[in-house]
Amino acid sequence: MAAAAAAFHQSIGTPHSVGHVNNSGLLQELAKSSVRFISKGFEIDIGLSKRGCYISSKRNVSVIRASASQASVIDIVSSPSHTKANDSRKKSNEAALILIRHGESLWNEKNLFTGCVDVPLSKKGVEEAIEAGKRISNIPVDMIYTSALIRAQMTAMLAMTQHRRKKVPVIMHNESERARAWSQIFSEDTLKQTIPVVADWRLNERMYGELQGLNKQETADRYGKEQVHEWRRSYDIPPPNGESLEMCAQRAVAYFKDQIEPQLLAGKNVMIAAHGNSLRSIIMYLDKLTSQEVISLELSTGIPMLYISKEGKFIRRGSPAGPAEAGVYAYTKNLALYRQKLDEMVH
Ligand SMILES: O=C(O)[C@@H](CO)OP(=O)(O)O
Repeated sequence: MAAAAAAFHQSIGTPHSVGHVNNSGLLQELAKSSVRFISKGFEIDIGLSKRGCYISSKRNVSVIRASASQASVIDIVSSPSHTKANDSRKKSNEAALILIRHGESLWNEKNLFTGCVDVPLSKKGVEEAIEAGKRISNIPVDMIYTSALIRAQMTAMLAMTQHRRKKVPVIMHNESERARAWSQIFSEDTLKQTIPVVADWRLNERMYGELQGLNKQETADRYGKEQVHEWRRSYDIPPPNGESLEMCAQRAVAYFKDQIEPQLLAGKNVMIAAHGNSLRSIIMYLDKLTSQEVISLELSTGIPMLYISKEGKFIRRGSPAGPAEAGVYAYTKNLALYRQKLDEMVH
């Protein structure tokens, strides 16, 4: 059990001491196995003190990321038994990357500039998110990243209700020591059935400044179509007191490189649920688009896009059309094997 807790925190790269928590039967159990784990500069102590059970860890973030679990596509479906397929995958460290722009929000529906205003999905957006989930229901997901905004989080959660593997997405709370300690899981079996969800503001929609809440059509009538198009689609011209796409890309791509890419390189399959402009920024990086090319890139709400990450390269695989589509599973041997395992589980 202790190993599972350690592995989970290791796999999501959560930091440092998680502090003291109160005794309980489970924690007493945990304390019996009081032990120190040391792995490649990563050290975890689990034990019992006067104040209760504790788990503390010291580590170097980059070391943890480098040593993050190498669970293969096949491991995710079945027990950690070794198969030829997962061995070959470990060597290649191939991973799936799914990008989803959130479903329609209540302000998309009203044609209002939204930016960082935290608006939920519309009914249509809920349906789009469920539909997106069906399209990716046979693709492995080990980690989910979303923005800090509810429309992206709703999309990720609704999409995962459709996944055939039926793992439970759980939002990580690392905002304080207490939040981290109070949201720990102490069952190895439950951990295996869990997908960590990391929410971060750096994946937010670009901040639209003084346009937030204004109607897009009325703004075009007032300031002229060209001016509004420039605010909406130029690369480096920000709307009044807001972020340009370039400014949004600086924080979104930095987050991708720093937090998400190491997970992919370690073989983790990742889904990102985010926004039109934070995803355009990330796609610009993945597809090596120029600032001229990215301005004509438009993303539909609720349509998942699949990339394969292999040896530090990103291969765009388009959008899976549906769970029954054969093509997408032929993109890589591992995706085909993952799907085969899911089929075997059901029958
Ligand atoms: O209003 C917004 O936040 C965005 C996305 O909906 O609009 P735009 O299409 O101008 O990028």
